Amino acid sequence: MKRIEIAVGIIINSEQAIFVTQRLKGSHLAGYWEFPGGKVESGEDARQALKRELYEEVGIEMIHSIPLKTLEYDYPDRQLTLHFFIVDGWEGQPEGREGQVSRWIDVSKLNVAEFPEANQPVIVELKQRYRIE
Ligand SMILES: Nc1nc2c([nH]c(=O)n2[C@H]2C[C@H](O)[C@@H](COP(=O)(O)OP(=O)(O)OP(=O)(O)O)O2)c(=O)[nH]1
Ligand SMILES: [Mg+2]
Repeated sequence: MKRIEIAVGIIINSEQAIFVTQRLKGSHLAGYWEFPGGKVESGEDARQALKRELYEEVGIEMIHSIPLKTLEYDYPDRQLTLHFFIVDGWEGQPEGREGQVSRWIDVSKLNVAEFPEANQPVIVELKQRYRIE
C-alpha cells in the first residue's frame, strides 16, 4: 500500500485556543475531531497543500505557519505520513465550509480520545509547548 501524505494545520489564536472540526459522516475516521487539512496533491509540498486545504475546508487565507512534527502512522486500512504545522497567522474567520461542525478549544482541554490515534504525540507536544507556568 502506498503511504499517503497529509498536511494538517493547528490553527491557534492569541488566547491559545485551537480551531478544530469534526470529520464528516462517510469519511475515514468519521466522527473524530481533527485539525483541518488533507492530502498533498502531486506538485505540491506540504505547506502549499495546507494553504489550499485550509482555504477549501475552513475558508481562511494562511499567512504564517511553523512545522511542528512529521510522523508516520499506519491505520488498519491506510498508511499515512502526516505533516503537522502550527498556523499562527491567517486572514478571515475559520468556519466549517463543507458542513463540518467546528469549535475553538483551549489547548489544555484537548482530549486525545476524541482525535484520531495518530494525533496523540502531537497533542502531548502542544500541551507541553503552550503550558502556562
Ligand atoms: N485533517 C486531518 N486528518 C487527520 C488528522 N489525524 C489523522 O489521522 N488524519 C487522517 C484522516 C485521513 O485519513 C487523513 C486526512 O485525509 P482527508 O480525508 O482529510 O483528506 P482530504 O481532506 O484531502 O479529503 P478528500 O478530498 O480525500 O475527501 O488523515 C488530523 O488531525 N487532521
Ligand atoms: Mg480533510
